[in-house]
Amino acid sequence: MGDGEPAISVRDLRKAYGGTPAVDGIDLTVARGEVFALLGPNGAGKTTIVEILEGFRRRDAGEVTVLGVDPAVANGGRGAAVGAQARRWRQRVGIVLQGTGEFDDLTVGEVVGHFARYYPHPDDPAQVIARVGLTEKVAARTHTLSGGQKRRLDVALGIIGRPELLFLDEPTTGFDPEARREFWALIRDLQAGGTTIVLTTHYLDEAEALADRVAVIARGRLIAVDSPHRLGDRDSALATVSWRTPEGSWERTQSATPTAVVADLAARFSGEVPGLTVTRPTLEDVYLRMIGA
Ligand SMILES: Nc1ncnc2c1ncn2[C@@H]1O[C@H](COP(=O)(O)OP(=O)(O)OP(=O)(O)O)[C@@H](O)[C@H]1O
Repeated sequence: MGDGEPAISVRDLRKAYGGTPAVDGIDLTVARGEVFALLGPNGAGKTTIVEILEGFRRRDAGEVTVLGVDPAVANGGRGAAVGAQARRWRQRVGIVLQGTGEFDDLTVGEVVGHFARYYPHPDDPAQVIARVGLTEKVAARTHTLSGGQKRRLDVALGIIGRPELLFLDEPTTGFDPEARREFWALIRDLQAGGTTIVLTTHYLDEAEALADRVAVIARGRLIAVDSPHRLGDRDSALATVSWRTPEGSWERTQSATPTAVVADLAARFSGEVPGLTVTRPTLEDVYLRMIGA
């Protein structure tokens, strides 16, 4: 595929369950090398969209291209040629589903080594295990892992084939704060290596830390797509400046020109302004406003 071709292209995607629309006419484009986050409340349609892109669910209508291939054709076709094409396509796509992580009596090292054999150019299993922070658990049986360690194993299995495109469905659920930061570093690392990443998450700070763009989905429709900084005109929203008065109480004011407010305060206090903060609406604030919470 050409460099200019997007990793994912979706036009008027529709899917209903028993007559009730779950995905109700979605258009999306994900550029190559982009980290793209899907946000939305429970039941919004995110998993349905992602599973259609992964070729696990059939759509009712719309056009979908993933790495230049229609996932429905790649998975649904018959014959040796289609089978080989589907296999090649699948090998270019990495998937981390919500919670698998248990493989009977196999060890972490065995499972990752086993999955590596499915791919033509896998990464080194020991290195992948190290990247997800499981080196100490390489000989542990997977059923003995903690919840967060199982998620790390899921991530290892998603990246062992060195995918061009990686789908991550709520990847850090159950991670402790340190593990989340390590995971974020891993995602940035993969992006720097050219991997396109589609992420669903309920953690707005995670979307903000990782995503080039976020899409907000509600009731099967796309409400907004933008960078986390610009979503909902966040960057031009009023800023709140707060500070402590000499009497010890807190003052706050909202302003479109917070720099002028701070300059004025600095002059008034002739130096350091006690407890000074300048904030704009968080991604969570604009997200909650958008979905009407
Ligand atoms: N197999 C199915 N059969 C019937 N209805 C389904 C099926 N899968 C999903 N739905 C319905 O479709 C809607 C969208 O579900 P989906 O799982 O795509 O949402 P989601 O945004 O991923 O939610 P969550 O954040 O909870 O994972 C929901 O109302 C859900 O109940």
